[in-house]
Amino acid sequence: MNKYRRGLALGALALAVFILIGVGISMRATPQPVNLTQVLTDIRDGRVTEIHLANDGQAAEVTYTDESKTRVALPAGESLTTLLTDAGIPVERWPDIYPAGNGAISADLMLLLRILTIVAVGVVIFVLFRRFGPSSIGTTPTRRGSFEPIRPGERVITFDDVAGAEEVKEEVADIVDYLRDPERFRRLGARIPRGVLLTGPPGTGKTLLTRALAGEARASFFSVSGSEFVELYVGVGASRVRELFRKAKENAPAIIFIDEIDAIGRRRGRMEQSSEYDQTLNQILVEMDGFEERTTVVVVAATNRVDILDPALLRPGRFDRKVVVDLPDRKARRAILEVHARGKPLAENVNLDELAARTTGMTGADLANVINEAAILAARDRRETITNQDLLEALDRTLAGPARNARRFSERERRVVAYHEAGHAVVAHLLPHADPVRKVSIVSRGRAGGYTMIVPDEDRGLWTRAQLSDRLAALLGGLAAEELIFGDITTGSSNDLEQTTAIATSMVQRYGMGKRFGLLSTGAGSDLQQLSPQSAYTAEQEALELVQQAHQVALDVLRAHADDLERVAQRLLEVETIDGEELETLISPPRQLPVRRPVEQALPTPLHRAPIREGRRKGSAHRVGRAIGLVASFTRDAVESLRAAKPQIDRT
Ligand SMILES: Nc1ncnc2c1ncn2[C@@H]1O[C@H](COP(=O)(O)OP(=O)(O)OP(=O)(O)O)[C@@H](O)[C@H]1O
Ligand SMILES: [Zn+2]
Repeated sequence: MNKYRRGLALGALALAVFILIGVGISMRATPQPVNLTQVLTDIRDGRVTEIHLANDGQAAEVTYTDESKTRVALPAGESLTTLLTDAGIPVERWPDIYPAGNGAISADLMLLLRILTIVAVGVVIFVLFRRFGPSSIGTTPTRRGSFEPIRPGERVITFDDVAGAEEVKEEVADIVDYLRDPERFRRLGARIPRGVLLTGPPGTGKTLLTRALAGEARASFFSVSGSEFVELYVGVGASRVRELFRKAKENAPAIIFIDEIDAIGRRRGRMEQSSEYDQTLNQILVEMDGFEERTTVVVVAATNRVDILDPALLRPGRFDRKVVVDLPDRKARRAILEVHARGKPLAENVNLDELAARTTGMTGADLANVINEAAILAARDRRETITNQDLLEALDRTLAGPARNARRFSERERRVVAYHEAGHAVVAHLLPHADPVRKVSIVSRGRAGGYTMIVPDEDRGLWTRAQLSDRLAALLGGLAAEELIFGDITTGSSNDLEQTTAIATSMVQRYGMGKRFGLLSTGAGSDLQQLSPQSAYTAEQEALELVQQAHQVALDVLRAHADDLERVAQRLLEVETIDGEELETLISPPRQLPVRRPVEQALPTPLHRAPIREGRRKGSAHRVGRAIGLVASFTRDAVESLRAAKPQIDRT
């Protein structure tokens, strides 16, 4: 394989040289004689004493009777003798003219040369493209797709270079330990993840983090991008994957980084997908499955579309460790700004705190860009330091830039999102059967405006009616808070409503938790597929009642705890992310709620209840939630839909 490649490279080089010569010759042949006619006339009129053909055969040197000399280029492909003969000049009289065909190049030869040149250029472009083009990884290190490990002397990136991602670093710390000292883990029979899946919006530092992981573990780093495989010929993807893994094993300990794995790791068997992706993906899975106990190679893959990944990738022994790399909150942004300001001369008046506060929703890449733009501005004005004004102007530019994907929150939108999320958090925190809140954030994660992370204490297979009711109320806490604080609701609750509808419908139609619908079960897997119009109406009414009751509960809780709602929302506006522990200190103990929940009083027979399986619930947030091991509720599209002219809520 290598020899073959080297041969190709040599061939390409030879062709390139050949082309240069070819181009050179044809270029020299083309200049049109300005005064050839004049010279020929001069020769015929006897004003010329000597004619020499230049060595390359492309020009004639003429000496006049007054001993002055001139040089005249000949038309391409024409020989001097022919020219002279055509002009009626006896060639024999000029012995210094080389016979035609010896120095000059014939027209036929020129044509051949041209064709060869064109062919050669084509071949070289093709070869170069295959070697260095986007869909290729060569043995020569290229910036992105390189199979070369980091060389000694190159600056090693460590966790110090990754700012504000403490949780993420913690989650991969054991991998660092393992790669450094695998024996320790082996002695205890510990199985370390082979594959880590990093998910998160673009520019949040997934690549950087993996490089740092390799740096910390003193492991070789190999990187490849899923999109590189997309244009390959059948079979090439798989063989490149084999080569990649072989090299990594040779250089173990090693980290293989597969960026944009969604490009090859989509759910298989779709129409639009060629089998090449399948083969590439299969090969990756085969390689990972084939890791031996002693292999110290860890594969890290990155994607921002975990929802479209082939489930086969996520199976145990493959990418079974999932790490979410989120947008940075204010504190993290401050830290990232500091990392990128390192070694840059900042003026006294620079206020990174302020800059961090103004950059909600920006990624690490955006922030790095802001600092860089500011440095450029300062350099352009020939100043020695970067001032605060530079930074603010750079911020405006970055925000206006077309490449930006992070969205800019208006102050009002931030407030809406803050109260909305605080509403979820307060209700979930206070209701006795709701699961504990682990984290509340107004930093958008992917498409969401903010999120409240609610994680069950134990993995739950069974849910009681009380738990589901409280969950409904917690889901409606966001919308209820908007009503109470702003007197109106936004489209930011659409996903919450999707989830509440799914839960309420299941409660009635599958879990026997409705009064009038009773203990019948409908839908997939049930004999009762088709509902009579009356039953359908009843089911819908009952689901609606459950939702309305939950809505009332949410409103009641928030009214009784308006001060807590306020405190949490204000804190969110300030720091953007609050963890469960801090939430505990912000919310006072549950007060007596004015309303008892009617749902609980109306329990039917509590004896036999169908098992409730968490895995059955629908909704994309749930799929994501399940995939990353938590139940998260998203304020999906909050801002986008706020801006959209046509609101989409029509259910409540
Ligand atoms: N946490 C961070 N600390 C410091 N710099 C960061 C951080 N996150 C991102 N950056 C900066 O942004 C740049 C781009 O990040 P990186 O390419 O790692 O993001 P990514 O998540 O891999 O994006 P993509 O999905 O587009 O590949 C980094 O090189 C770094 O300069
Ligand atoms: Zn919400």
